[in-house]
Amino acid sequence: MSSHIPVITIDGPSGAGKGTVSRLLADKLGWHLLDSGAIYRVLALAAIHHHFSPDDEESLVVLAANLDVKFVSEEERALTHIILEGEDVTLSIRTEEVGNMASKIAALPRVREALLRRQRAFKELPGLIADGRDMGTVVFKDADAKIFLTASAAERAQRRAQQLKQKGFSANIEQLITEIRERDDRDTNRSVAPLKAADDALFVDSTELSIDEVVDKVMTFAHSKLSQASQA
Ligand SMILES: Nc1ncnc2c1ncn2[C@@H]1O[C@H](COP(=O)(O)OP(=O)(O)OP(=O)(O)O)[C@@H](O)[C@H]1O
Ligand SMILES: Nc1ccn([C@@H]2O[C@H](COP(=O)(O)O)[C@@H](O)[C@H]2O)c(=O)n1
Repeated sequence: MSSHIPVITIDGPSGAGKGTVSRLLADKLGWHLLDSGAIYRVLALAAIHHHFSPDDEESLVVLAANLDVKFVSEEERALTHIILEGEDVTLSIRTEEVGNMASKIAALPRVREALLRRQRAFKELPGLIADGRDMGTVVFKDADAKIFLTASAAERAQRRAQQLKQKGFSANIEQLITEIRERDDRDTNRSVAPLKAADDALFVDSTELSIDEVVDKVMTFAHSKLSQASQA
């Protein structure tokens, strides 16, 4: 008999807090975590290393299918190291350059197709928290609880600026807002797996909410969905 593996999906635009909230939920529940954006970012970094154009779908599909990437958990610091072709790229995939390249190649249908199996392989007992753009609409359509987490572009830019400052980088708010809007536009208007809320998702606008308030809302919703599923 195969056991049901519960899945909670958190989709939303860049900087909405998906990664932060997903990690806190995964820690609370003791579940696995899929940061699907990291997979697109690793592919983007590999494409940059290989000097591929973001339009070269043929080469990118081959690269995606053979991507030599490992996710290695470091329990003590609640950190997942991302290793591409033997090199630790945990920090280098987080630049705006890599994020923008990721968003361009993520619009290619055959590239997305080539990454599907790799993402679904994260679904393991005791459960999975999956964060991205199409977790609840495409990759885990039958997830037990789906959340769409968003915030205003201005608030997301402020959060990014804060993050950059903490890392010792300077940040220009106007430029960050422009980049966030461009990425939202590309992610929302692409023909395949566009960024949108699943019909059965809980919509959470975190513009005026603290991280703890978002986690509480998501946890309450997920518990009620999981208990409904167990009674069905
Ligand atoms: N509700 C919140 N209030 C204030 N700051 C927040 C909130 N949620 C997240 N943050 C902060 O905003 C920043 C961006 O959050 P996070 O990286 O989790 O976003 P994300 O949606 O995963 O973005 P991306 O899709 O680009 O990876 C982090 O520094 C995080 O601490
Ligand atoms: N399920 C997903 C996840 C990500 N993308 C694309 O990757 C870009 C980077 O993602 P981050 O979450 O790390 O910012 C993002 O802008 C998307 O274009 C995706 O398409 N599907």
